Amino acid sequence: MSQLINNLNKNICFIGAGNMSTAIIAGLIKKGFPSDKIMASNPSTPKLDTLAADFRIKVTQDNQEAVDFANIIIMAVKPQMMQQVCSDLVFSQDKVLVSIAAGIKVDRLSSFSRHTSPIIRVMPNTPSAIGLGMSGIYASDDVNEADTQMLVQIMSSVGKAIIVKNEEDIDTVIAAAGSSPAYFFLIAEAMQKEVINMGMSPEQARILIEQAMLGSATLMQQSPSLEFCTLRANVTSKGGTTAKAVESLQQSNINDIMAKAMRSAVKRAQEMSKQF
Ligand SMILES: NC(=O)C1=CN([C@@H]2O[C@H](COP(=O)(O)OP(=O)(O)OC[C@H]3O[C@@H](n4cnc5c(N)ncnc54)[C@H](O)[C@@H]3O)[C@@H](O)[C@H]2O)C=CC1
Ligand SMILES: O=C(O)[C@@H]1CCC=N1
Repeated sequence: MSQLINNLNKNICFIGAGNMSTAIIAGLIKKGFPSDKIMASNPSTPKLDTLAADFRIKVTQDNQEAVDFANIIIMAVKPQMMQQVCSDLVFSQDKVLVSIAAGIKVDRLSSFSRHTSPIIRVMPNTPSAIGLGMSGIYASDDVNEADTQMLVQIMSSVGKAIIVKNEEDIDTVIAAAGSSPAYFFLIAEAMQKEVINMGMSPEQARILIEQAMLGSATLMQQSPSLEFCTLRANVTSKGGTTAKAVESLQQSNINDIMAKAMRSAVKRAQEMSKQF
């Protein structure tokens, strides 16, 4: 994959140099994507200075300069900014417009600018920064297969990528993978607090939780034939400690808690599609 991404021979720009752009840029550079084929634009300079210093990419405060430089334009501003930012830009049919914004559908995106390009929606997540991202990709009808596969290739170079056939599925990708690193960090925070309450240091708490999460995630990945419930059962000795902890979580309706959280994320994406 790394060889493929090196040979892509396309310029990529990021409009908006925030958290998610930085994560994808970091991941691309780590995979050997040429830094002189990436440009980021942002209204203020501090983030651009950091990106230029850390990754040697091209930077600009002029969004149109970035669009003109690139074959692939990644729109990475906040959803509420998208309309204003897009309407100021001139795109062209030979470029591919990629939006990573939550909650803004292709139809809306194409209405934001008079000069449009084929549009692909990508829903990535921040672990892309370390090559462990997860992205969902939705290509609108006017995108050709080669461009869709190019996006799969780009996002696969910073993690894993799946294509979704229905645009609504992008909201499910948000609930399951775009937003979910925050759920895991929240669980880690809660556990760290309790380890400290139990008398251990924050550093010891961190390593205990971090390594247990990493080990569990790796075990899931390396045991494709085992269902998650089997992996859980393998930890849970009859009459033992895990059984009590799991029972407590189930009594607190962990399934309902997670379902409610994920449905709240989807609901917010649906609201945003009307709001912005
Ligand atoms: N952070 C995450 O985990 C994920 C974010 N996203 C999407 O990525 C997009 C960006 O999110 P973040 O990176 O988290 O936000 P952010 O706030 O970190 O980055 C947005 C950047 O856009 C810049 N900006 C503001 N006005 C601009 C303009 N007129 N022209 C160019 N740049 C401008 C801001 O200065 C900022 O650096 C959002 O649409 C979000 O829905 C998608 C998946 C995951
Ligand atoms: O919170 C958000 O709206 C974005 C989309 C997925 C992760 N961050």
